Amino acid sequence: METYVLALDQGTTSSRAIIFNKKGEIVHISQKEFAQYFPKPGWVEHNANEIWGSILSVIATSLSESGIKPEQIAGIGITNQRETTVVWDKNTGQPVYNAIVWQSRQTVDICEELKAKGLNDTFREKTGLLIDAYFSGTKVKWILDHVEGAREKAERGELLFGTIDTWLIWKLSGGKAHVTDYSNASRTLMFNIHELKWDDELLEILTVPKSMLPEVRPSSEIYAHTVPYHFFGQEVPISGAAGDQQAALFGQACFEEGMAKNTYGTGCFMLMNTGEKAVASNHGLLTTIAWGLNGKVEYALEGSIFVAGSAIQWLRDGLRMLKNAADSEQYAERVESTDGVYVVPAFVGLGTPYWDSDVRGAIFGLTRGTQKEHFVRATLESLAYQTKDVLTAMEADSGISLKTLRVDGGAVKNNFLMQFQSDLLGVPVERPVVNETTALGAAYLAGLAVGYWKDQSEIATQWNIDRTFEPSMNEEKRNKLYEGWQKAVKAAMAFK
Ligand SMILES: Nc1ncnc2c1ncn2[C@@H]1O[C@H](COP(=O)(O)OP(=O)(O)O)[C@@H](O)[C@H]1O
Ligand SMILES: O=P(O)(O)OC[C@H](O)CO
Repeated sequence: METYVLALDQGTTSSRAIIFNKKGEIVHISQKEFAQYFPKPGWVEHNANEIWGSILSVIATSLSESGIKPEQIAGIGITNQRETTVVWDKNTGQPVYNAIVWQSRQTVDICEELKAKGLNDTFREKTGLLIDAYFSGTKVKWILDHVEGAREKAERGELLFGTIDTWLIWKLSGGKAHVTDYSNASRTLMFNIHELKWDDELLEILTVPKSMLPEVRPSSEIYAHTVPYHFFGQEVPISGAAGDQQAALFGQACFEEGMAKNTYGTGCFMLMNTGEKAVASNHGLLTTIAWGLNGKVEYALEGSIFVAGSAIQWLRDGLRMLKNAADSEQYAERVESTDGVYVVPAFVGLGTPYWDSDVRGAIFGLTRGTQKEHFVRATLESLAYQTKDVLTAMEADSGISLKTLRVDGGAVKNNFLMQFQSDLLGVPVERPVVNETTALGAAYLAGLAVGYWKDQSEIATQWNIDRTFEPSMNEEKRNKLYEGWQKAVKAAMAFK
C-alpha cells in the first residue's frame, strides 16, 4: 500500500490540505477560504470554529478527490498563521472570544503601557521579540480583561490558550493534547527562547495564568492521534507542527547556518537560519526559534514586512488598475523604469527595520508623464526594496553575506519581480519547483517523526530549482535606485 503525508496549512485567509508523496511532490491540494471579521478599524478577527470547519472540509475534499484512503496517510503535519490567539473553555470546547489575528491592532494601548514602563528590553532579551500588538501575549491579556468572567475562569484553570496549531491539534485529538511546538511558542511574547520555558516574570507582567498555556514540544514528534470520528475511522499520528514561516524555511531545506528564504504572500517574511545561536538584533529583526528537532532547537533571524502581495491586491481591487495580480508583470515590463516613481505601501505602518505603526502609504516622484505602467512597476518594486531593507539588516546582524536567496509564495510567479529582486540584492534568486514550501515543510517534519523520510539529508536532495534569476544590474544603478527608496521611506515617515 502506497502511503502519503498530509499537511494542513492554516493560513490567514484560507486553509489548505496538501497530500505529498515520498518524493516530496504534491499529489493533491484542496483549499477553503473563511470569513475575516473587522469589528473596528484596525481589528482583525477569525471565528476559531469556522477555521476548524474549514480544516475538516479540506481534509474531506482532499481524501475524496484524490481517492487516497485515510489508512494511507502515514502522518499529519500542521502549519499555521502564527501569533493568532484562541482562548477556549476546556470543558465545553467553545472559544470564549473570536481568534484575534496577528494583524490586529486592538492591543496597541496595552503595548504602549508596557513600553512606558520601560519593559522593552526585558521582553526583547527573553523572547527575541519586541513589544508589539503583532504577538500573542497582549492578545491573551486583552481577552481576559474584556470577556466577562474570563479572568475568573482562567484563574480556576478552566480556560486554555493556544495559537492555531494548538487549537487544531486539540480538536483533532478530541481534546487529548494541549501542546504547541517551539517555533509557535517563540511568537507569543511569553516564552523564554533561551531557557526554553514559559517565563514566569513575563506571565506576571501580562497577567496570564500559567495553567492556560500548552505544553511546548519539538516540531517533529507524535503529539497525539486523530480521534477516529474526525478522520474517517482512522487514528492517524499528528506528528509535526511549526509556524508557517519556519515551516517554509524547513520546506526550502535551509538547514545550514546562513541559508535564507523569503516568502512573498500577503506580507513578506524573510528568515535566515542561525543554527544553535540565538542572534540578537540591533537592526529591528526578530530572533525566533526555527524548529525543535533531533533533541535541540535551532534559531532564525526574521524580518517581517506587513504589506507585499496585498499591495498588488490593492492595485487590483482598490485602484482597479489590474484585472488580476498576474497582469502586473506585463504592465511593469512595458516600461524601462518607473521614471523616478516610488510607492511606499505602508498601509498598516512599517515592520522591519522601522517598526513604525503610525506611518501610512505614500507615492513620490509623480510627473505629468507618469502612466499606469510606472505606477504598477513601482508597486512591484516596493516588494523588492522592502526585502532589501530586511536583508541589509540581516547581513549587519548576522555578519553573513547572503550567497543566494530562496523564494516562495504567491507573488514569486512574477518573473519581473524576481529579476528586479536579484538585480537589487546583487545575489541570485532561486525559485523552487514546489512553491508550496510551507506545507512541504510541515509534511517533512511530520514524515521525519514517523520514519516516512530518513533524515534531513534525504530531504535536502529533494529540493529542486525551477528557475534561477541572476543579477545583471551594475552597482552604480543599484545604489542610485536604492537611495531613492530610502529617501521615499524617510519622507513617508516624516508625514504623520
Ligand atoms: N503574478 C503575481 N504577481 C504579483 N503578485 C502576485 C501574483 N500572483 C499572486 N500575487 C500576490 O500574492 C499573494 C498571494 O500569495 P499567497 O502565498 O497565496 O499569500 P497568503 O499565503 O499570504 O494568503 C496575493 O497578495 C497576490 O496579490
Ligand atoms: O498566513 P500567512 O501566510 O499570511 O502568514 C502569516 C504569518 O505567519 C504571520 O506572522
